[in-house]
Amino acid sequence: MATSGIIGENRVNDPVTIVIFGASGDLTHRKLIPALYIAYAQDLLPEKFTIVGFARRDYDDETFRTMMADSIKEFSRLPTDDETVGRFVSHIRYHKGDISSMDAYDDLRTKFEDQEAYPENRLFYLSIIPSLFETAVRSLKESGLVVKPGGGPWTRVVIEKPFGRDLESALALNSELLRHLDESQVYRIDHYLGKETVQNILSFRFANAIFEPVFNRSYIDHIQITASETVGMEKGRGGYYDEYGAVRDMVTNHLLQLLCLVTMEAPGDLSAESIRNEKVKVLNATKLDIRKEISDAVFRGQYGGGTDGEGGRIKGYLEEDRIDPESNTESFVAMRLAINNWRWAGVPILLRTGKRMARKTTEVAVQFKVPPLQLFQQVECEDDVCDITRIKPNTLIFQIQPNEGIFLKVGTKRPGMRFVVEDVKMDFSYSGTWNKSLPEAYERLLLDTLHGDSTLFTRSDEVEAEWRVVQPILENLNALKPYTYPPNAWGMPEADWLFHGVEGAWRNK
Ligand SMILES: NC(=O)C1=CN([C@@H]2O[C@H](COP(=O)(O)OP(=O)(O)OC[C@H]3O[C@@H](n4cnc5c(N)ncnc54)[C@H](OP(=O)(O)O)[C@@H]3O)[C@@H](O)[C@H]2O)C=CC1
Ligand SMILES: O=C1O[C@H](COP(=O)(O)O)[C@@H](O)[C@H](O)[C@H]1O
Repeated sequence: MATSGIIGENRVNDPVTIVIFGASGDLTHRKLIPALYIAYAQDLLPEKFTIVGFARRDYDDETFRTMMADSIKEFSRLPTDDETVGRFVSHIRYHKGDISSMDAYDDLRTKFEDQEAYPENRLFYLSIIPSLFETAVRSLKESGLVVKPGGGPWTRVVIEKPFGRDLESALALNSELLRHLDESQVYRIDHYLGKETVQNILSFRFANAIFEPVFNRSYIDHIQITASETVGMEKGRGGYYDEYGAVRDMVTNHLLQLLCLVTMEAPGDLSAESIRNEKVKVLNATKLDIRKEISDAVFRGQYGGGTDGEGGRIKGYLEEDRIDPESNTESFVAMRLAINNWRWAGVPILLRTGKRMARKTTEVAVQFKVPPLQLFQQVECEDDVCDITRIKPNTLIFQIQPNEGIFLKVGTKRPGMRFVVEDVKMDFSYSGTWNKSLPEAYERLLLDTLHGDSTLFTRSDEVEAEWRVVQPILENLNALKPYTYPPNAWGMPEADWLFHGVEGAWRNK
């Protein structure tokens, strides 16, 4: 039984067959296979395991193995050696089939009769477009490839986000999943939860007694959560993205998960259920901070075209491949939320995420209130030009990526005759503390599924609560026409309005 997300580097003991649906796709070759390889190279996979790649393309075992070996060499986070890669890919097979055809499942079941080659514990990883989830799970059940838990060999199913398109479809998807599977068999993956720095939010808050007493409305002015990307529409993604957009692609999963971790109450223990119960409670208390109109609380944007500084042209969102030139889908969104509970009432929570922004960064910035008495003057210097300002508030920054770490901005006396204060950064950075590369999110999450630890996966009621938060946006898209923002910017100035009545502004760094 799973008791803790803190499994670390335990080897998986159960022999297992891992079936990856969508084996010829981008996620499989860039993330899943390299992550499994690293687990293998670190001796964390069981002695007996088989990986089956499932897709429609016409490969045989050998071609597929060669492709996967190439992917490992290209995308592995650690150096590879040919011998280990060769041994690893010898565990891989290819199964050609269409998810919508029962024959594909029947053929797989026939193969699985050879229990020596295909161990009976089974992990099905659905790395496919969301519209195929229900068909895949229903067919797996009907073909007898998954069985409800009951003490014998286990079956687990991993589902990639997005888990639906809105509240209604998320409810329908959950009910379909739970018609065929037990909740304990479903692993809804949100790769942000596999990031070391995201997990560290919980350790930082609840392993240290000094911060928790000030993590509330009495001391905190507001919280800003940013996930900005410099990329536009990556190759082959336009079709998917234009159908989903930034709210569904990033907010209903990654950003709301970050919000949960930084605002939830301490769980009674570290079991998956205790942590997820606390996340659901805080999500249920979270609402858009609408004063009069929804357009007070949400700003959507699309990047326009521009130049890249080297004479090249950057395409605007509406000019990208497989994007409807009249699309109303957002590539940027900023919103203001309120958490209606005792701890956070009145503390604005500001979220923003987008493509083609000025920098790739993901951070959670917790800004404290300004000191009650302005005893000192603050100095702020840039390029040797200094200004005198009001005392700045402290900010605690969880830097998720890049330059992973935790930083606290504090005012300190500037050396010299005058009694003035300047902001300095007290910092902890992973690279300066531990001289090793951080595990990729998928490495951790895949091992957790094999261990049966669902702590870092999203429960059905959590998913539903996430959709409830954004549902008013999805129902009012016409009132929230996207503004155009320039490429390589921090979004559009209109979104600054979200700071009304707040001591501060978006952190543009
Ligand atoms: N790529 C990424 O970085 C991320 C992806 N995700 C999620 O992961 C999932 C997969 O994404 P990604 O790999 O990018 O998608 P791709 O479009 O690259 O791959 C889709 C895969 O599904 C297979 N497929 C499609 N239809 C069928 C069918 N009827 N029967 C059998 N196989 C089928 C395709 O293979 P074939 O055509 O050979 O059948 C292909 O292998 C999605 O849910 C996405 O949202 C989540 C986070 C990041
Ligand atoms: O899930 C997704 O995440 C990526 C960003 O992930 P990160 O780990 O690089 O921050 C995003 O590009 C993509 O659109 C989305 O589907």
